[in-house]
Formats: sequence, C-alpha cells, structure tokens
Amino acid sequence: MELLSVQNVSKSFKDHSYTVHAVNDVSLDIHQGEMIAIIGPSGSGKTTLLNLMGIVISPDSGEVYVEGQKASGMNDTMRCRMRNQYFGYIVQDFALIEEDTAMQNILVPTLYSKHKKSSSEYRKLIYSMAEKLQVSDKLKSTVKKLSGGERQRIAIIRSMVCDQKIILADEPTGSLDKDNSTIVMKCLRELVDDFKKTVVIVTHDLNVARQCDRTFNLTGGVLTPCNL
Ligand SMILES: Nc1ncnc2c1ncn2[C@@H]1O[C@H](COP(=O)(O)OP(=O)(O)OP(=O)(O)O)[C@@H](O)[C@H]1O
Repeated sequence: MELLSVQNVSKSFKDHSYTVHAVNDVSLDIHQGEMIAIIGPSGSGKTTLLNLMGIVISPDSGEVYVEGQKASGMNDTMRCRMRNQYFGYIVQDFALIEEDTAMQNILVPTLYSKHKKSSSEYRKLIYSMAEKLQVSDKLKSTVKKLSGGERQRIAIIRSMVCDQKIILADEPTGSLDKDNSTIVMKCLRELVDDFKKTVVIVTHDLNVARQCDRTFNLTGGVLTPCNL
C-alpha cells in the first residue's frame, strides 16, 4: 500500500474578480522510503500541493489517503491528530523561535504528540540525531546564534522528533549557500536511506531535484513526471 496517495486533487483560490486554479487534478502515489522532488515556476502551485499532501488544507475535489486512511472523511480533531502523527514540516525560513535554544525548538512538536515518550527518551533520540547531523554541540545554543545551515539541521531534527513517517520540505535549501545546501541534502538522504523516512521536497534548484528518486514538474497546477 502507498504511504501517501493523492487522487485527482484540485484546489482553487477565489480572488475578487477571478479564480486561481492552483492545483489541477493531480494524482500521485508515494511509497515509504522515497525521496520525491517537485519543481516548477513561481506560482505554479507547489506549496499548495505540499499543503494538500500534508492535509494542512482540504482539496475542493479529489482525495488524500495516508496509509489508506481517507483524510476528507475525518473531523478536524482526527485530521489534526493524523497531521501530527504522520507529517513533519521543514519550511524555508525554518520557523524556529530565535530566543529559545535549539533543544527547546526541537521539543515543540512533542507537546502535541499523541504517543509521548519520556523526556529522557526524547533527549536521547535528539542527541543521537544531532550527532548524525553534526549539531550535537549546538543543542544548548539559542537559535539566534546559529548559522543558516545549522538552523536548517535543527529544523530537520524537529521535523522527525515524533517519528513522523513523512517529511514535507518547502525549499529546504532555498536560503542556504552551496556547502550548507550539500549538508542539508545529505541529511535528508540519510533520513530516507537509514531511517526509511519519506521525503517530499519542493525546490527551484535542479541540483537538489537530481538527488531525489523521482522528480515531477508542476506547471499551472498540472503535475507531470520529468527526467532531469
Ligand atoms: N491562500 C491563498 N489565497 C489566494 N491565492 C492563493 C493562496 N495561496 C496560493 N494562492 C495562489 O495560488 C497560486 C499557487 O501558489 P503557490 O504558493 O502554491 O505557488 P508556488 O509554486 O509554491 O510558488 P513559489 O515558487 O513562488 O513559492 C498562486 O497564483 C498564488 O497566488
């Protein structure tokens, strides 16, 4: 069974005088342990599609299934629970709290987790992930003291601290230089290869897309497979 299945999903936004068809009849099946890239011009619907996949927003038509469970049939509480259980998000500006330490930021999703571990279990897990991503010495630092690449690695750890199976990354290397971009992509690849995570990346960077297992182009809300 697919881990995440998007079936004939469409989403429009109405402005005052016109309607934007942001995502238009998109279907995509994603399996566990895959790294998928979605590329496309600005305004082509990439973030909207990512938000539909992560059941952050609901489609106008079509269905999203997570491990075979239909998202549209759920009430808000169930959908929220599903979102927290399955999805980790990495966004371009990292969405970290500057004045808090890296550790405090990483622990935020654990406050909302259904399957809570003990505080010492979380810390053990976080240190082991941080060591792998070479930021274990930064966990006690406030975020404002960290570099862009370090922030992004902290955001990656936060995205999987509750053992979410699917990581949705919107331009994860967008604001990074080449070296940090390489480190972040190596981290994401390791999540897929070593932890069997599933990663969906929205990117403008073709080098980033080439490192993924499958690549799709989204133009005018229409998704097509592409070879880079
Ligand atoms: N909440 C909203 N209300 C109105 N229009 C929206 C909304 N969200 C997105 N849109 C419109 O839908 C279209 C797709 O937007 P989206 O952000 O998904 O594109 P994108 O491919 O991620 O763009 P970029 O690469 O610039 O981030 C755009 O025309 C955008 O203006």
